[in-house]
Amino acid sequence: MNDMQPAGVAPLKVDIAEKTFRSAEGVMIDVLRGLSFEVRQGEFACLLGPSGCGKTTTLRILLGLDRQFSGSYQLPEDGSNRVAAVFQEPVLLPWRTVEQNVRLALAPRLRDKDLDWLFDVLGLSAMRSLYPSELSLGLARRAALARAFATEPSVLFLDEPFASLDERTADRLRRLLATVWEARPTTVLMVTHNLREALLLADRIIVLTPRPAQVHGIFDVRLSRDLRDAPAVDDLLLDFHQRFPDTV
Ligand SMILES: Nc1ncnc2c1ncn2[C@@H]1O[C@H](COP(=O)(O)OP(=O)(O)OP(=O)(O)O)[C@@H](O)[C@H]1O
Repeated sequence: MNDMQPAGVAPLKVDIAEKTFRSAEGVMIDVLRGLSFEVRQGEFACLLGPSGCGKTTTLRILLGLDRQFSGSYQLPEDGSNRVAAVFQEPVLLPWRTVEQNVRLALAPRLRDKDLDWLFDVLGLSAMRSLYPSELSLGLARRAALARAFATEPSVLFLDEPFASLDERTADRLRRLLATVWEARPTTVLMVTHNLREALLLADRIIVLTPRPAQVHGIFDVRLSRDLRDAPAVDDLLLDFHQRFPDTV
């Protein structure tokens, strides 16, 4: 059964009863079972869990890319009903400039929108007329973030957007994401297996069990984002490990 409800109320509601895959050998793999959680409107949530537990599968279901599951979900609704996603691969059109890539994501009536602020905050002002082949991976990820925020989505899904970047670049990008999100808060669900990253960015962390994934527990990060420097994140890590001693 695939019972997707139209969007109607504010929070993102997920209630996936079961998701299985058939392996190449024909064996059924239980990936998600009884996965239920909510993300309040305007909240930044991280989905944290061990490798292979089903995080990307969950995002693919919520994005409507995989309809073979049982259960339901409801996307947040703020009138716009726009969904944006940023994946590990920035997926930019190679024959379009950075600016064209961003504007093409906008509804036709918004194509001439002023994007100076967004490019500026993400440090892309000087790169607007460059083509994707001229960008480093870090810059391409920034362009993908600009494209996602330009659409002013009611929900933004992020799938490990800082994976395979060097730590300095990843950290810079995390802070840019926090800045742009705080200026234009939207409901975010970000998949990561990087606990520090989750503690730096999230309002709450949804901790998943190993496969078949369900919610192991919720960790609320009760510290203002601008106070989350390295020592504060170390303290949060200690708190987290006290609550979830088995999670690395
Ligand atoms: N199309 C598919 N066919 C068969 N098995 C799949 C398919 N897609 C994913 N899987 C399996 O489902 C499980 C969950 O995969 P998923 O990519 O959702 O995990 P993940 O938590 O995002 O992992 P990671 O943190 O390593 O990215 C894995 O065992 C994976 O091998």
